Amino acid sequence: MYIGKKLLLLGSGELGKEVIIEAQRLGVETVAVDRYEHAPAMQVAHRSYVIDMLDRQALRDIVEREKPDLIVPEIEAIATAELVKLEEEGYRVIPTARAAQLTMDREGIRRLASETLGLPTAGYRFADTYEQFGQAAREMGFPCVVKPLMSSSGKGQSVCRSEADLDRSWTIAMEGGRVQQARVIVEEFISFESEITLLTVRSVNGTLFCPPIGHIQKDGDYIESWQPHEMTEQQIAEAKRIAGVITDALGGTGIFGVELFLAKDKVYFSEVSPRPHDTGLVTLVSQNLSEFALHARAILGYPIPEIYVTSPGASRPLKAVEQLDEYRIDGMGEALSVPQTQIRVFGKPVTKVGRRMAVTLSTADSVEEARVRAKQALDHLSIHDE
Ligand SMILES: Nc1ncnc2c1ncn2[C@@H]1O[C@H](COP(=O)(O)OP(=O)(O)OP(=O)(O)O)[C@@H](O)[C@H]1O
Ligand SMILES: NCC(=O)N[C@@H]1O[C@H](COP(=O)([O-])[O-])[C@@H](O)[C@H]1O
Ligand SMILES: [Mg+2]
Repeated sequence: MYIGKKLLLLGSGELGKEVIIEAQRLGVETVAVDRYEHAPAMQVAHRSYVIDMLDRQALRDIVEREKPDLIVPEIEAIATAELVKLEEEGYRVIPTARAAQLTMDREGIRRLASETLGLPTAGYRFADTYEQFGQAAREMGFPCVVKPLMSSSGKGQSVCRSEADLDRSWTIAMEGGRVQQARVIVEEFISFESEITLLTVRSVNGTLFCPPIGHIQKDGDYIESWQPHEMTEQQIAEAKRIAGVITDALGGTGIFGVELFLAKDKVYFSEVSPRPHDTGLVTLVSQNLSEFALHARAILGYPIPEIYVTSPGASRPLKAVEQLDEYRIDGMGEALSVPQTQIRVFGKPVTKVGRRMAVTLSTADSVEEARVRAKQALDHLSIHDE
């Protein structure tokens, strides 16, 4: 039997599914873990487990049973303190256990970026109680952005526009956080002109940057992305500088999604995922190696000779509007009749309001045209009760 490396994926959503496929293409044995059955990556992995990944003992049990060569976090909500211990015991965590721990918590990564590394960020305050929150919001000024310390895809996030919004923002944050904790971050609102993800890969042959991905977010979650995004030489240089500094500080190997706001004459660091980024789904059609192929190569220690855009591209996620236990996606034929367009259906077992269920991916001679195509394809798709 062929004996290759074994990869344990913690979190098995749409991003992990593509990582598993790329790892298997390079001969890797794959094990997928998530909190629910039939998660997207489980559908393509060799084996899978369902556990509460915030449960330290449950996480340790799986690791000790499987003894993986690589532990690859795919989401933020993991018992990262246990990952730190496992790393000390000799297991390899991607990119590093410390990176997983720092980015699980907005406070960890923000303090590292701003206070330790001196990177430009929005102003911020932390608050543990409603009273502290009111004070923090007044100090930041209105509007400000309120987020639970541990959440992703915009969950629990809101823009607080005035004193009258304080109650509402606090309630949203308390209900949207991942763990029972009242602490929030209150950020200065940045009126950026555009925002990007700078995919950055740390590999055996050094740090490489992908061409910038532009995106639009609604309610803290992405609704459109495209590549390449037009930037000035100066902006690109500053974006690479920031991405280089933050990824060097986090260390290890693999891909990072460095989120940046582009304002008139300033580039702000927002946050970083030490793993593939949702807005980077577009690279499935727009790059010579997708962000998932890059991640697999980098973490396995294989070289990445070059990264380039093969064609301008765009992506549009299909999000569910209601909760359904059984569903079907209509309009696939019409969507696939749009030129240079592909679809990835993730295969999540059930829908929830706002849950990302599939993505349209289009290419064209220009970013503008690719964006039109991805939108046309998305408009054909709809989710229905089965
Ligand atoms: N300080 C800010 N000023 C202006 N807009 C902001 C600010 N912070 C966040 N946003 C907007 O909200 C979006 C989501 O914010 P953020 O990335 O912090 O949330 P998230 O829950 O971590 O999302 P994800 O996990 O999907 O990256 C940003 O991409 C941006 O559009
Ligand atoms: N912004 C982070 C992100 O896009 N993460 C991706 O979404 C999945 C969770 O989806 P779900 O909430 O629908 O289960 C995660 O597993 C990951 O693939
Ligand atoms: Mg983000």
